[in-house]
Amino acid sequence: MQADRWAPDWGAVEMDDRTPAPSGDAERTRQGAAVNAPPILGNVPGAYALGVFRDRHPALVRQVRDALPYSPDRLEALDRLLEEAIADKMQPLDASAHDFATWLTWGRAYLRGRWTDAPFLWAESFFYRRLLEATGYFAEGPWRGVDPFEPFKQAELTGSIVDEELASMDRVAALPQREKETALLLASLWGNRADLTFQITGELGEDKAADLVVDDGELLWSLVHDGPPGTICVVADNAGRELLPDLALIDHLLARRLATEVVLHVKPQPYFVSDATPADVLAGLRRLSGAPGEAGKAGVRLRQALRSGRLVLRTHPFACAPLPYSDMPDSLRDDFAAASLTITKGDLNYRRLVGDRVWPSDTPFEGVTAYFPGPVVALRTLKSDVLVGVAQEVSAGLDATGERWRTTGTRALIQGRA
Ligand SMILES: O=P(O)(O)OC[C@H]1O[C@](O)(CO)[C@@H](O)[C@@H]1O
Repeated sequence: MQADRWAPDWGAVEMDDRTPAPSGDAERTRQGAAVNAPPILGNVPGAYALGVFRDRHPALVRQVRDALPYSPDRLEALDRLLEEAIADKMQPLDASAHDFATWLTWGRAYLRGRWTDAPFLWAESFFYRRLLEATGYFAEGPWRGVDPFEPFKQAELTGSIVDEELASMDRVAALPQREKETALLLASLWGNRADLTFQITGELGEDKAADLVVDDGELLWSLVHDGPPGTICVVADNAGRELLPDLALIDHLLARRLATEVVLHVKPQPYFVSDATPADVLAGLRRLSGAPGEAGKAGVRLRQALRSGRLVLRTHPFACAPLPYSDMPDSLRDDFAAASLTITKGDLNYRRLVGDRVWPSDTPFEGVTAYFPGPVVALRTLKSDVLVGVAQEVSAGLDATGERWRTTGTRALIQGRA
């Protein structure tokens, strides 16, 4: 096995070394695809990404500041980050940070520049790292390991909407097999709309157009049912109201012996507000197993599956890297290569899967994911501009409606390849 390419020998890194950020792997491995689409940036007037930097990030820093009783030093650090966000001026991590050199290697060309001039994926990811720095998540002291987004996650998980959603598992359990599987898949897919980053500025669209712009649901179930059961990887996205239906789907795969094991990939640290960490999985399991009816039974089964090793939690550090999956290290690639199916959840994972680039919408999904070492299906509500595998007539038709269909979560896709 080769050494991990995304974590080179940091010792050689110098602050003034201007070698470019990684991107070459994607170019080399996407045989047959248009490999030269430019990365999505935030510095394009009217662009969705610009709004994320201009509106959402300052709003988020303010909310984090108010959500927990941070000490004066932490409040000061958060205020500095807020100023940086408002002034659109990025600063590097403090040189004492454990991953200072890693971030230099990932993007020294962007540091000390404008947030909006760096690739959207890179800059957003770095913003969340800087937020953890400001709250003292990795520093010695009382705030070490305290999830700054926990109050938001907790509020969502305890809400009465979740009670209703869990109760609906009784109805789903009574459905014939095929309908049950469709219901579980759609619940996991649309659960992706319940994303706390969207609730920050109230941008979530009305639930008026529930259309799928791509529906490879049949492909997903054929990968599950045809052939002997194998390992299924689920690359989770958000905690709370998204993770609960994901867990229900996983329970079905395990209980019906459609998978020998499920490897659930979650984030090793708080990220993009609501992204699931191991603590969030445990909170979700507590919520499930404390519920009456089918939800409670599923929770008990899943806890048992963790103990027996049929459900495995994985927290690979690459999950929080500002890079596309085409740059993934071998240690992660091996996981996906061993799986009979990988299901990726959510918008950010989609951006990382296909590359966060200005692809023409009809760029083939198979081409841009040719590097991925096994069958893969993405479940995603559309919450940012990137899109592939959709005919130009379809995307042009949707554009003509004037609806902000690419970014408001009103449309979704199930998109994959064997
Ligand atoms: O939770 P998801 O589906 O990954 O969506 C998060 C999305 O929200 C944003 O943070 C803001 O648009 C996107 O950058 C990101 O793709």
